[in-house]
Amino acid sequence: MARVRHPCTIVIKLGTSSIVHEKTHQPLLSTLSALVETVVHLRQQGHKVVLVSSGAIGVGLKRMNLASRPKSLSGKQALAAIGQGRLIALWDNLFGQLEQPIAQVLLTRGDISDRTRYLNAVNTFKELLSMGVVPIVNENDTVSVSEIKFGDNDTLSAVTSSMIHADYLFLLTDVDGLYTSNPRKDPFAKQIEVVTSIAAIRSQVSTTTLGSSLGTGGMETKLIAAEIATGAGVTTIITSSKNPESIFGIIEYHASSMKSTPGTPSESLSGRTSPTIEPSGPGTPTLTRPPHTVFTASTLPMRDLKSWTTHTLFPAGSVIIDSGAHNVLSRRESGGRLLAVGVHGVIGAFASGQAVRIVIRRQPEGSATDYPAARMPAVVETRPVTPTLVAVSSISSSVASLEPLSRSVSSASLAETKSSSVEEVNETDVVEVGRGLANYNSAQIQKVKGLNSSYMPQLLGYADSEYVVENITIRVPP
Ligand SMILES: N[C@@H](CCC(=O)OP(=O)(O)O)C(=O)O
Repeated sequence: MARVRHPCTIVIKLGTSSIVHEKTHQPLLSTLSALVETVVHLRQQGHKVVLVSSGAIGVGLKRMNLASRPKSLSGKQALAAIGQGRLIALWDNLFGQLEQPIAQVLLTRGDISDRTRYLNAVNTFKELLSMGVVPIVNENDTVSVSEIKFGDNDTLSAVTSSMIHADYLFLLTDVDGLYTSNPRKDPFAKQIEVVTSIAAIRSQVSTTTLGSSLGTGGMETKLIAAEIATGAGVTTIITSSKNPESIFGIIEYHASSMKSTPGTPSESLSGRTSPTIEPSGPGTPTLTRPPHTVFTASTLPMRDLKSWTTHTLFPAGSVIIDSGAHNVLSRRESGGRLLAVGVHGVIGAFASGQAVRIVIRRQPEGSATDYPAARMPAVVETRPVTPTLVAVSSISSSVASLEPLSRSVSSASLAETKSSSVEEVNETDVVEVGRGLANYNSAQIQKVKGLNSSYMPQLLGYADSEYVVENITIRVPP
C-alpha cells in the first residue's frame, strides 16, 4: 500500500450499486469490508475521512423482501426509514471490528438552507473529525420532499466536501472512470484521465447511467457533483468501488505528478495511457497510475458563501435582471453584486438575507430587445407582488450596474424615474442564470428596481448597501 504523505480531508461517496447486490439486495460485504479497511488506514496516516453512503432504500428492500423500489415518494421514504437503521448498524459493526468510531449525519437541503443551521452542520463535522470519528452521511430521505431534496448522493457528497473544505472527493462507483462511450457496450471506449473543463467535456462523453436500477445517480449526476466540488476547490475523482485501496495510489500519484510536472495538467480526450511516473531520485519507486478520472480543482475556488448560496440554499424568490446586468455580472470585476438599476422586477416574496434566483426573461419570439417598451403601459405600480405576478420596470440599465451610489437627486427626477409598469410574468417566462443573497426584501427591491442607487435612501428610508443582491454566482453566461 502506498503511503500518502500529507494529511488530507477526504470525502468518499459510495453508491447503492456498490453497497447492495442489484438483484438480491444483499450487502456486498467484501466491498464494504475493503472500504472500511481503507478508511481506517487513511485515518491511521492522519487523514480525516467522511463517508457518504447511499443504500438505505436498498437495505430496506431486502428487509421487507421487496423486489424493486416503490414508485411513490412515501414508499421510498418508508423503505429508507427501514433501511437506514440497518445500514448504519452494518457500518458500525464493520468499523467497530477495527475500533473505529463512526457517526450518522442525515442531511437535507432544507436543513442547511438556513445560515445558522448550515454553520451548525459545519461545526458538527469539524468536531467529529477532530475527535477522530468517521461521519457517515446520507440524505434524510424520510423527511425529504422534492423541493428540499439534494436529489442524489453525488450532489450531497459534493456539497459536503465543499462545506468541510475537503482536499479530495472520491466518487466510488461500478465503473473505474469517465469514458468516451459506454465501456460495457463499446470495446473502443476510452477512459478520460484528466478533466479540467466539465462544460467542455459534457458533450463528448457517455453519461448514460452505467449503474444498477437501484441508485438515483449515474454519470450525469457525477459530472454535476464534480462541477460543484471542483468549483469549491476540491479535486474530484471517479474510480471503481471494487478496489477502494486504490485511493492511496491515486492520491500518491497526483502528489507525485504535481511535483514532477508543475502546472495544471491538460484535459485528455486522447485516451492516452500514462501508467507510470518516472522515479524522481535513486531508490524512488516508479508509480503506476491506478485507473480513474480526475477532475482538477479550480485554482480560483468559489468563496464559501457563494458556494453555499449556489448549491445549498433553496431560493425564496426571483430577481429579474436585464441583459446589461447579466453581462456585467458575468464579469469577475462585478464582484457578484447587483445594483437596483439592473433589476426589472421580482417574483415572489422574500426577506433580506434569503437566497434568490437571478433570472432573465426569455426573448419573446421575433423581438430584438429584452423588453419591448411598446408592450408596457407607463403606470405607477400599486399592486402587491404575488408569486406569479411581477412588476417590471420600463427602465433599461444596460451596463450601468457598476455605477456607484453617489449622486443626489431631485424629487422631480425621482417621480419621473419611478414611473414603472406592471406586466404579468410567469415562471415559464424567465430562465434562471444564477443565484445570490438578497440584501433587501422583495417589496424593497420592487420599490427601487430600475433606479440609480442614489434614490435608495429616499425611497427606503435607509440604504445599508447600494447593492440589492450580493454573492451572485452566474452559472449561465450571456
Ligand atoms: N438516499 C438514498 C440514496 C440515493 C442515491 O443517490 O443513491 P445512489 O445514486 O446510489 O448514490 C438511499 O440511501 O437509498
